[in-house]
Amino acid sequence: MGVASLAFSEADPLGGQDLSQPQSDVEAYRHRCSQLWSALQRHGVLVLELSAADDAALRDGLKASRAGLQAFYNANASSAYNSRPGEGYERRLGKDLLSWRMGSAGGSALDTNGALAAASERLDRLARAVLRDVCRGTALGVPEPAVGGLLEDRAAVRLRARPSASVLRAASYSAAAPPDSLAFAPHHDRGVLTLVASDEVAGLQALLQPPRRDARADGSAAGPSENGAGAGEWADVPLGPRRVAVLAGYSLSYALGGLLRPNLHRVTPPGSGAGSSGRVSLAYELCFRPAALVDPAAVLREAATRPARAPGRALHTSQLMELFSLTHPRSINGAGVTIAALEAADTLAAAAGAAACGMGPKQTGGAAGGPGRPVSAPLLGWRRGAEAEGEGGGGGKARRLTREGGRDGRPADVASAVGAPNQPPPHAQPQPQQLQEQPQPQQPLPQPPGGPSLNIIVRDQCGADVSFRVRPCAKMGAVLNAYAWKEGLDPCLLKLIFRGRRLGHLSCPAGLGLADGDIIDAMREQVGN
Ligand SMILES: O=C(O)CCC(=O)C(=O)O
Ligand SMILES: [Fe+2]
Repeated sequence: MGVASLAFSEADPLGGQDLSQPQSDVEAYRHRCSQLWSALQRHGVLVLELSAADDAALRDGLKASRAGLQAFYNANASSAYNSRPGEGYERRLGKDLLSWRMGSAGGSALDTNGALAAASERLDRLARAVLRDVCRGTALGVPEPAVGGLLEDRAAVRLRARPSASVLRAASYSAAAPPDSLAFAPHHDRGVLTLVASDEVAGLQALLQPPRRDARADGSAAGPSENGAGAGEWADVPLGPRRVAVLAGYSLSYALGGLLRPNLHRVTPPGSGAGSSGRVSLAYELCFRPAALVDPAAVLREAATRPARAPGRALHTSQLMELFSLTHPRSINGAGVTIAALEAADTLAAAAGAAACGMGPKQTGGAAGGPGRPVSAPLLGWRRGAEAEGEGGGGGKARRLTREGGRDGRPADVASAVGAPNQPPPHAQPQPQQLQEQPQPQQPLPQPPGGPSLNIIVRDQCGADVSFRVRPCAKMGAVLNAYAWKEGLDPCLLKLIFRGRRLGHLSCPAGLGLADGDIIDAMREQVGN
């Protein structure tokens, strides 16, 4: 089964004051909402078939962006990069990428005919409507405000003329790209949902995911049984007139405790055949507002489905974005992260890394540093010696890690990524907004099950080794992420091989029969943009 496509309308059948609506219509609508959720949950991607009216502004936006971007690119042709990657404008061989935010100071100069604003507006409405319907389906059963309430207030963005957290990316891919390259390397989007429109049918591809094992709140199996056909394969996401792709992003996945996996996607270059005018796409990434507190436990309180693992801790959007950058060092959406920057952010990453990697977090000794101070803990499982156990104070100081993993040459402990979320300093006077949105003190979450940990060695193609200490139930995806982070590599471009077999992200040492001291090979994927 490939990528699902569903007819979709932005209109809200429950939004009006007309209470005379037949109950059967409401039931039919809820059923459509559940279908939407199931389709999105299956692979983190689906295609919406729009009505002509819903489609119009997008097509205008695409047309105008083609012309407007060309003028902009010509004017900026002398500088390869005139902005940070993912923000502003970036040019590389065969690809021009412009990121545009509603309300940003320089935005209006770029958007002389208002086409980018109109397309943003339209895609923002659509994305919010998709989120609304996803929540309304009985299959998920999350109250709409639990997620929708974390978004920016649309009117406020306009009134305050502050750049929106959500971003529109207009990409123009030309046939100049080398034929064996990718126009966009595989990546996850950091936001809630990304909507992509293009006049070209081909280009966008999504990685199909293996089946899930979540449970209904009443204990029964969630969703129809799936056979996992196609999992691990790249599937075309057909676009073109009246179609919009919906891609699940990292923020939504986190907020829903992993019930939904973020979609890994990529873009193939446009054909270089005669008459090819390249490909232009509009991708709108709907994001939580910066000060929102994303608390998966609160979001899932009334959910009809329970994630297989304990959800992550409450994090502010900014922390969540930092975590995304830590675990996706070379995302298209942000600049690469240096090791020093990673180390400076140790408390945060340790607190949430376990959740991001799909592992239940464990509480460390809260005594380190005294009340009100953040507890220092391992970064995505990189062992930091005594600090990791809460024995020492001094959290948050940048320190280089050794090649062997731990600060003192000890192996990294991937399965014990732990810690508390950042707390405000005790003397800080909370502002009214902060009072509402600061995380509440947390109860320790249950520890993941597991036996004695074991050392495994990840060896690169030059023979250099990095050791990790892992629990038998640790996910190999977490090992891959930690290794990639340590080596400053993009995890999307790496694979782990053991005895000639590629290791799946969800596999674990126990399932693979790994023994203490086993060596796993890290190889690079042959992709690039
Ligand atoms: O151009 C496309 O089809 C997708 C672009 C994309 O993935 C993004 O901007 O995040
Ligand atoms: Fe993307």
